Amino acid sequence: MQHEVRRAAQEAFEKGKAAITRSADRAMLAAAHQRALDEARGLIKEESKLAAREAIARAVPMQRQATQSHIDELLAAERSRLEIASREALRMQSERLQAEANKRVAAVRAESSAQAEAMASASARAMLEAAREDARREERIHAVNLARQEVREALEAERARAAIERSEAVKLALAAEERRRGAEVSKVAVTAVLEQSAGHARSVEAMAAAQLRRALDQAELRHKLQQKQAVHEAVQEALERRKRAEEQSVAAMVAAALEAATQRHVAQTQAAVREAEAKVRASIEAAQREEAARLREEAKAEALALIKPQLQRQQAVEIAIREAEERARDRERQLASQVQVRIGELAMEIAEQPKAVQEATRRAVRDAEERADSRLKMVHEAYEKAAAEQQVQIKELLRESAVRAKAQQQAAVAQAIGEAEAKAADEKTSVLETARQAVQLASSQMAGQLQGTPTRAALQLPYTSGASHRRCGTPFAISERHNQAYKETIKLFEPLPRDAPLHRTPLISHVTGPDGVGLVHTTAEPLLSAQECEYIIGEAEEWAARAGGWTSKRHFNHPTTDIPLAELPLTRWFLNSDALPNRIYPLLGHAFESSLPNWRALRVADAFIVKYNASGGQTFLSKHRDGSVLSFNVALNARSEYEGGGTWFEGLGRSLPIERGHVCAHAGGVLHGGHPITGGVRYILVAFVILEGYQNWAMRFMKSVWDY
Ligand SMILES: O=C(O)CCC(=O)C(=O)O
Ligand SMILES: [Fe+2]
Repeated sequence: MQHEVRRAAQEAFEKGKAAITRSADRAMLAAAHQRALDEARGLIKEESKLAAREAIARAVPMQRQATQSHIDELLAAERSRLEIASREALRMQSERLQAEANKRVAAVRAESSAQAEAMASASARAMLEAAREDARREERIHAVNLARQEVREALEAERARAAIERSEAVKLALAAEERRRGAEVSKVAVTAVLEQSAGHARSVEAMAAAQLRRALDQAELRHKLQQKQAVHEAVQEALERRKRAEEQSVAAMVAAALEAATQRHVAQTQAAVREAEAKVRASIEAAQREEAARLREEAKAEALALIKPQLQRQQAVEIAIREAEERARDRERQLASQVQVRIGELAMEIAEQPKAVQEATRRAVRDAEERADSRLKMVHEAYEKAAAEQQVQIKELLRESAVRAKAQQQAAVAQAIGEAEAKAADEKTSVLETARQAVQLASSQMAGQLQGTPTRAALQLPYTSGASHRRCGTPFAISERHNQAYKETIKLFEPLPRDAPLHRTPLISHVTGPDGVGLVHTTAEPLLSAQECEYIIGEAEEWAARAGGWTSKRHFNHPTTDIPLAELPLTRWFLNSDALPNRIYPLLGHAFESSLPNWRALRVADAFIVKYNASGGQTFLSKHRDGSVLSFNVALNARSEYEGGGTWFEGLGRSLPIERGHVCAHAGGVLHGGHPITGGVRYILVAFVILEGYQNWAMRFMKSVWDY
């Protein structure tokens, strides 16, 4: 009997042990689960990183290209529309003005010639009438005087002759009287003589009257001729005067019409330019807004696409966990019911045993059950805790990867937008400027055409300075031998030791010159620390405060607001003792390795700190070539401290903004400029570098890069 009880107890222990072993199985299951989760977590991390990187790599160029082409299209369309509109407007304006001027000239001419004729004929008629009247009066007076004179003379003569005749007749009468006595005839003779003399006097008077008539007729004829002559002259003179007056008034009216037309045209073209400017600005801003919205949407979609597989994976893991939990609970339930069945069996067996044995057996079973339960509970708790921790970790991982992906996405989008904006700003400035110049040119040409003297407009665009270059009298004054100004400044900078080592600094090349050689480079990592940059700005500003401001007249062709390094001993010491030999010359040597015959002959010939200030001061430096073999500039303050800026390159068609401590190095002969800043202050250190002892090579190098 006792033996049986011991066996039953033994069995109960065995079952307890088996239950414990099953609990250990569960722990193994949990461990396997943990491993599966670790793997899943590793996979998620790797895959999400990879997917994020790939998505960004795919998205960024596509976005850039799309932005670029969209903006290009917009600008090209706007530019051609503007050109066509401006050409058409000018053509129509010029035709209209020409037609108007012609019409007015014709009208003025017609009007004034009609007026002139009417006035001339009226005044001629009046003059003719007056002249006729004068002449008639004078003629009459003259004729009368003449007739009077003639009559007087005739009468005098006649009187004299009559007196003579009378005295002769008296003499004759006396003689006849003497003879009367003899003859009556003598009396008759006297009477006849007297009658004869009276008849003679009458005929003389008639002759005088006829003479007077003739004289009057002749006077009338002469007068008529004179009158005709006078009228002709008066008409000629009046016409002449009228013509002169008419010409003067036509010229004055044409000049006034031209002046008004030119003013109207200038006002119209200015308004057109303003309108075009506003339109271009609005369309670019709209394009930028659209682009930014589109990029944000794409970034959101990209981030969602990135997170989606991770969410799916998380769901799969959660389902796996739930299934494993379900299986574990099934096993527990099975186990519990088996234990219950066995307990029932045992209870039935025990009921048939003596009391003490029953009690011992029950205790043993209870103990075994309790131990199994507590082990089960511990395992269960540990399992629950691990599962909860894993959930938290998975969530954290997912959140981190989503945040990282989003940040990368945002950075890529911000960069794309920044580049698009900078490009658009460049394009906008040049499109507007070109439009403005074209309109000015056209209007000045039109004014010239209207005045009959063609004008040649010599216009200066902001980025057109021809072959000029900084501080050098000739385009090839690029060595200490050619540029007198370098003779002193070069002494401030020490040459490199002949055995200086060359480090290869990571670089980004931007413009490719002859034989595929890079002509413009920027650093991939900062070359100067933020603190070094701060010291340089500090020394420059201190000097400016002492000297009463920055200098702005040191460079002849393209002056910058700057301070030469001759004035800044600490910065000079820093450059000579560390920055130049250890960082900058090796950088230049590496960047232009395939072009330079001997990089250790590089030497700074002049350097200065330049300040651009958007609120009062210089904001940009126009297009130019430096009188150097190579030039570099170091950004001394953070990009967040100004808007715009960067060095602009013709060969690139845009500016290259760089962050504080970074360097932009380029061949001195490429066409470049300081891109305008629209806000804040920009400080840079600029240096012109030559290759000592290689003057002829330097000239050839300058020529070879001239067109890039
Ligand atoms: O402002 C810049 O980035 C260019 C400066 C420059 O070209 C010069 O000072 O010669
Ligand atoms: Fe320059």
